[in-house]
Amino acid sequence: MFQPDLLRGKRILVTGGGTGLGRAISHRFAELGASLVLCGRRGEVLESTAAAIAGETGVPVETAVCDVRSGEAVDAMVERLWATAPIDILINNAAGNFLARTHLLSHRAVDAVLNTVLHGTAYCTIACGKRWIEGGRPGTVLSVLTLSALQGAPFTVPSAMAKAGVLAMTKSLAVEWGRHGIRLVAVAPGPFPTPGAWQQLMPEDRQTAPLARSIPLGRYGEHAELANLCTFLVSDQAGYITGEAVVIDGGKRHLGGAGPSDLLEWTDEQWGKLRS
Ligand SMILES: CCCCCCCCC/C=C/C(=O)SCCNC(=O)CCNC(=O)[C@H](O)C(C)(C)COP(=O)(O)OP(=O)(O)OC[C@H]1O[C@@H](n2cnc3c(N)ncnc32)[C@H](O)[C@@H]1OP(=O)(O)O
Ligand SMILES: NC(=O)C1=CN([C@@H]2O[C@H](COP(=O)(O)OP(=O)(O)OC[C@H]3O[C@@H](n4cnc5c(N)ncnc54)[C@H](OP(=O)(O)O)[C@@H]3O)[C@@H](O)[C@H]2O)C=CC1
Repeated sequence: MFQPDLLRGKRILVTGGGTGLGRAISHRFAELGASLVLCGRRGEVLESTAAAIAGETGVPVETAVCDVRSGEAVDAMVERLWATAPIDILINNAAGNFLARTHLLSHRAVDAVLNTVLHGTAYCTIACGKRWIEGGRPGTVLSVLTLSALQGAPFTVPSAMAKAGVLAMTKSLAVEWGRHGIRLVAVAPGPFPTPGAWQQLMPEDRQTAPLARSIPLGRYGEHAELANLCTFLVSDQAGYITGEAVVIDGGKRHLGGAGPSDLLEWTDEQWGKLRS
């Protein structure tokens, strides 16, 4: 579906690129010729993913151990990477999240999520943006949001707050940095099963509800579907798109206004009875 060399010559930094959706997106970028840097806190996870992607695609994959909650660590990582070659595209994908009743959260629990998602994203974006602007280079930032950035989400409130903040950053910097040739885009995925998200957010009790009740298309997203959307958005083919968040959720967002979702499971007989 894409030209095989669509991303050739692009050097892409993917935070949280060692696992889950970050890994799937990275793999797709590598298939299309990009060179990659995968960042995360666990070196062994990054190394194993980097070796797998490099082995399968033949492109170079570097790793950078970095906790994005530390602005100093982010600056040092980006400085080190730039010393070899500039980054062209930043993917803000690293995140932390868990299900909890908000009135019982400790300060540290709130910070664990906000510092990763909101502050970490800001640190990475500013570290790259500063170098693009000072060096007179164009650049692209894609941030991975969630649906909750648009419509909120009870029981994952720090994540919803942080992702909404990242959406505000995307819109704001699209204006402030547009004249420097820097684009900022975002994706807002619905549920895409990954071990990380399912461990944090999908305890067994939640896995019994029929999918058709919560997702109009009746299924979860496939990693390749998200990876292809991200590929288009960061490619030069999307060069006139900035400040936008694209929802990819099987229609889940629109259930909010659709009334009680049990109606989705009504039979023809039930509807007939009502009509008569
Ligand atoms: C259709 C259906 C749709 C289904 C779902 C669809 C999915 C949609 C959206 C998905 C969004 C995602 O982001 S999915 C991404 C999921 N992946 C991750 O979360 C991976 C990274 N996560 C982590 O590293 C951890 O979970 C996280 C807690 C965030 C950070 O770890 P740290 O080691 O830094 O921190 P810790 O020391 O363990 O904890 C810090 C504080 O947080 C508290 N804390 C930790 N877990 C807690 C919990 N569960 N409840 C309360 N409090 C908690 C601790 O007690 C500490 O507070 P004190 O006790 O006061 O010290
Ligand atoms: N799966 C889903 O259904 C959905 C996911 N999303 C978003 O997709 C993205 C990926 O999630 P997913 O793949 O499911 O989950 P994962 O848990 O697999 O991904 C989270 C990644 O972030 C890294 N990370 C976490 N904290 C830090 C930190 N402080 N510094 C650096 N790296 C960090 C983790 O690596 P390490 O632990 O080694 O640091 C891990 O690789 C997230 O932004 C999430 O919010 C959005 C909507 C739906």
